[in-house]
Amino acid sequence: MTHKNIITSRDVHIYYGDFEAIKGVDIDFPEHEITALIGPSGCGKSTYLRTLDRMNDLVPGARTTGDIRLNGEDIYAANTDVVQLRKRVGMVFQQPNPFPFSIYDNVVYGLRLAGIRDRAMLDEACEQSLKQAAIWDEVKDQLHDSALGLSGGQQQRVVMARVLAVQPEVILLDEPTSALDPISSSQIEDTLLELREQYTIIIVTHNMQQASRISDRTAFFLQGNIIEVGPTKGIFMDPQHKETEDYISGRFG
Ligand SMILES: Nc1ncnc2c1ncn2[C@@H]1O[C@H](COP(=O)(O)OP(=O)(O)OP(=O)(O)O)[C@@H](O)[C@H]1O
Repeated sequence: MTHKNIITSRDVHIYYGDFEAIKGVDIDFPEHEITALIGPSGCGKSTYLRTLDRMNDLVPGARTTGDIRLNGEDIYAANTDVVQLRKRVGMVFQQPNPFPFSIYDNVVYGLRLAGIRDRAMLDEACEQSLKQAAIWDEVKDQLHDSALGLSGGQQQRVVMARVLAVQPEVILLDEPTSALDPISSSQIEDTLLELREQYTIIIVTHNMQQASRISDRTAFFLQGNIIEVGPTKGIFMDPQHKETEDYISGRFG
């Protein structure tokens, strides 16, 4: 089944001062699919990912040109509400970054920021989000303990619950398992596969097996350009460019 594109990007260039880190990228992201962004260190994957929720706005000297649309709306338009955008497009980073609060307060953080005070609503959202992030059973009896007391893998799933609680449309993940052990990584991968039913997921990963296990589509970045993008099976089994083949077969990177 072909899904409609939820994010489109055309001729995107991203600069840090005079340095052009992304050099004219065109890529679309279909709804309810997992897209993996792969490529060697420094090729611009994280830089590109961070334009999709305008996190690069926070980097001094960073500048983006081109056209990026979320459900047809230009996210760089002058009247874009960036706080609202970051609710619609949530981000999970490499290092689990729970706030130094209880598990409960972490998960409902975005809802409280949005002014929701109704305890029953917050309780329900907390339970539902932790269930979606596949960690409810592990933490349901310690919701009021500090999230910092959890393992790295559990913290990462609490962070995912925090992102899910505000009901985003798209979830961006920047190497979300690279700081985790193999079991925790595989739990996160299983969770992402479940979440794909409801969300669109874009994940930066250095792990080729991870990209091939979980993604529907893969984009190969090299030196600020996309060399190849398409169904993951095709990219891994029958790459059309020598650079892609060299990278996925471990010849560089
Ligand atoms: N804040 C910044 N200021 C200046 N240059 C930056 C900044 N962040 C990234 N860069 C440069 O932009 C280029 C792309 O970096 P980016 O982190 O996006 O690559 P990446 O593919 O995600 O790398 P990695 O896989 O190592 O995380 C690199 O040359 C990097 O040095």
